[in-house]
Amino acid sequence: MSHGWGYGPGNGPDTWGEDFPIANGPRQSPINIVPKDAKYDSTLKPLKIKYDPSNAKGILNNGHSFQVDYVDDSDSSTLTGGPISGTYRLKQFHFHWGASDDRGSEHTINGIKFPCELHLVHWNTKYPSFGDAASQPDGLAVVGVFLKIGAANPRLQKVLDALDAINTKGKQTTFSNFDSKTLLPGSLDYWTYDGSLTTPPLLESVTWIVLREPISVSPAQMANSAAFSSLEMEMLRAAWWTTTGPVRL
Ligand SMILES: NS(=O)(=O)c1ccc2c(c1)[C@H]1CCC[C@H]1[C@@H](c1ccc(O)cc1Cl)N2
Ligand SMILES: [Zn+2]
Repeated sequence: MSHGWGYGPGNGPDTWGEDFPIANGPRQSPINIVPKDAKYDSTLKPLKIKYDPSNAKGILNNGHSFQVDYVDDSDSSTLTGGPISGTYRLKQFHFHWGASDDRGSEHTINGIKFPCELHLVHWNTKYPSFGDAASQPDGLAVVGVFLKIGAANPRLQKVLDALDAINTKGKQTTFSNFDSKTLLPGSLDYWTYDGSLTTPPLLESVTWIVLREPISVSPAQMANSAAFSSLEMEMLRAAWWTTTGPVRL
């Protein structure tokens, strides 16, 4: 049986190094951010984010999360400025969340986890494709946005409403005309460091740009969006299955 990585007892982050030795590499993500220890760098520029809503293509349940994929065959949805040089194209965005509101984010601030973390993944157009860029030290740039529990966030609702149609692993549906810029907070102040993909293949090709200001999500939005919980069940089921064989929960 193929030992798929996941978040369960037998295939979680502590075991990833068996199949992905880079897990013990020098620039692995996520990290704990300690704001008082961060060094101000006056050479850093403001982030410049230009997204074209018509580039949104579809939404997929990949078994570990769900992702919204973008058309990336032109420079119409790009990230420039900030710590990066050149032009990076938006490839997809996805979320990380947990089974309860006290955990879920991958990065932490002063050791505190947020209930959810949004990742907007971009690739450096100096390389011919995402796949090529993903294996280069300056190949990817991921903007991380924390979600905190608070008022309902109407800008998330279109994404959450789409989850009901993709509540099992491998399901996808069209997802068009979505301006992912609306998911960003008012301030684009950020911390940045050179890191990696936070899940296998854990490639050390990511310039991380973690926004200081979180966006809000309400408990109802976290609880009611069926796929969040069923995707959580799917993840648990997938993790359980890879260690014990098929089981009906
Ligand atoms: N939490 S994160 O943003 O650090 C993160 C972690 C792992 C992966 C991704 C994003 C996404 C980014 C686009 C491809 C996809 C994937 C991947 C990476 C490289 C590949 O060569 C193939 C695939 Cl499918 N895995
Ligand atoms: Zn991610």
